[in-house]
Amino acid sequence: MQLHRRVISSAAGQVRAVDLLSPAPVKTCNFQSRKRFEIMASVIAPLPEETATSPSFVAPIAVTSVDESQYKTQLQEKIKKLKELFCEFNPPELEVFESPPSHYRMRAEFTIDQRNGELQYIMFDNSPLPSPPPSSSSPTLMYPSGPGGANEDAEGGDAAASTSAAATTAAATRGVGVGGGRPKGPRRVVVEHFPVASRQLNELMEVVRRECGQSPELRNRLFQANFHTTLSGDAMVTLLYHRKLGPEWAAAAEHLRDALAATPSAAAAGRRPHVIGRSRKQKLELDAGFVLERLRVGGREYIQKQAEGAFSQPNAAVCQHMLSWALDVTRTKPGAQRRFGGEGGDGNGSMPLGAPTAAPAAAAAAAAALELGGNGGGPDAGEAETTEGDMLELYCGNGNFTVPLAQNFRRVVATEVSKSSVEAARFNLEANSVTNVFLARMASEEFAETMRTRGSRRRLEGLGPWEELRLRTILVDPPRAGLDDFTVGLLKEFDRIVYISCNPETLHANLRAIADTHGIARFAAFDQFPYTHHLECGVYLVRR
Ligand SMILES: C[S@@+](CC[C@H](N)C(=O)[O-])C[C@H]1O[C@@H](n2cnc3c(N)ncnc32)[C@H](O)[C@@H]1O
Repeated sequence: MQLHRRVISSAAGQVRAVDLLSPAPVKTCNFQSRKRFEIMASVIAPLPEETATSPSFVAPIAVTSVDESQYKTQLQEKIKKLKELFCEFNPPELEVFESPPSHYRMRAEFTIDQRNGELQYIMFDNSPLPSPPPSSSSPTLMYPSGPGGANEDAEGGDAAASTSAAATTAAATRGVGVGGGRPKGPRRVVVEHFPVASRQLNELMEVVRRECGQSPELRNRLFQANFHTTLSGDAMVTLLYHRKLGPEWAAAAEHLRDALAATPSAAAAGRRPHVIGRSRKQKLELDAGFVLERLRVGGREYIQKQAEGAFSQPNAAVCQHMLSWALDVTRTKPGAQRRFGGEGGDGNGSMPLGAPTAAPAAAAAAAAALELGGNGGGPDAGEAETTEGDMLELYCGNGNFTVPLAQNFRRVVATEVSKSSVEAARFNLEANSVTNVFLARMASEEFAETMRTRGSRRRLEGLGPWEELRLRTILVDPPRAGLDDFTVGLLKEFDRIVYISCNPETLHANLRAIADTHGIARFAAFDQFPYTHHLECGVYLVRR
């Protein structure tokens, strides 16, 4: 299921699938299995009706080349559209954060094609409009059906999901769908080089193609290759097979690791990329199932574990901008950024912070692995003008926002549904010496309902009484489907809202529901997905 492409909503036992590129419902069916219905309804929020009437943000921008000189032009188009869409909220000046014009994606996933004897990387282009036929010498840019490629599907934690539509790709294009009319179904694109991806990712692609091509053990029934790189130089490659993997495969993969370690980026970083083999009900890790990223936010470096198959922000450079922006908007004392009146009042309870932990083992190990120095002592809240009270964060993933923002709050309560992301978040809190976060593995809908009723759950043990929390700020960073009605209702209970969104349409619809109580105080666009029509947004709202 491509969650970034389809939104499924539930009503009276029905499940409605909606193509985000065409807001009309495309499929409605009754699910016999209540269990399946509940799972779908719990992980996917409804598409608000307003989307169909909003100015379209889904028409692709007419950029068909990766010519870097086009970058600013296409970004301006997106910015223009974004401003039009949000003008009804009378937002302040838009803060725009650009991407590097090439080599910005840290991860990519390819189907492997071996039909012609040689190993080829394939992506599938589901773009709504055909790109002009490329000449063999001029690489073209495909409109992706989603901003992140298959890894966005991994929000549900299924790394072995089949490769989704092509992400932004500058590919030498051959085969089905090139030239002439557009055939039905996704267009198959052979990817020789991938200049939107990091340089290290391109180096790894080259070696995997060569080594797997030469090794029957690595090649046999290989159907997909996923690459994940970082700014730190740490990297991992996941090879997916239609067969059981044994010790022979592990030996061949060790040889592959040697070759990957000899690539320029890995050698310069002194790091040996990890190789992971996956097949049905099987996962072999050489020697880890994650990478350690190093992000610079607000003048400080943070370590971030990114687990294989779990969500991580694809554009690391832009991610750093997003985090610095969110750190900034939540740093200021209440009122300083308020354009609207109505201070919500101070909380009068108190929740004692947990005792500071001594330098934890994970932190020491991670810092040593990345040769970090000088900032292992944890955030110094005394230096910042901190926002009073506590923050609730929904959809926290691996703690990407949680870790740097915790310094701005007395306490943070964070929830996330994916098991591997929660595990990574726990690691990241410890590795960065953050001790004032309560983290629960829960669906946001379940948390919202529990909070509304001031109820209890086993997974909330240790949180303490609701009355003792001073939750004044909420940060949400939902999937493309946006927030469900229940969570939108929850937003209204907060004085300050930070809403990070990779889908301006659903963000816009959700904001309409709270526009009477909250106004936009800061508004930002982060160009995570250059050369596509997708745009990441950040909105900081305060109570009127
Ligand atoms: C766009 S990602 C953001 C993650 C994180 N904030 C970051 O910056 O990396 C959305 C996250 O929401 C999680 N998620 C999806 N549906 C959820 C739900 N119903 N309840 C809680 N988390 C959910 C996904 O696993 C994913 O980690």
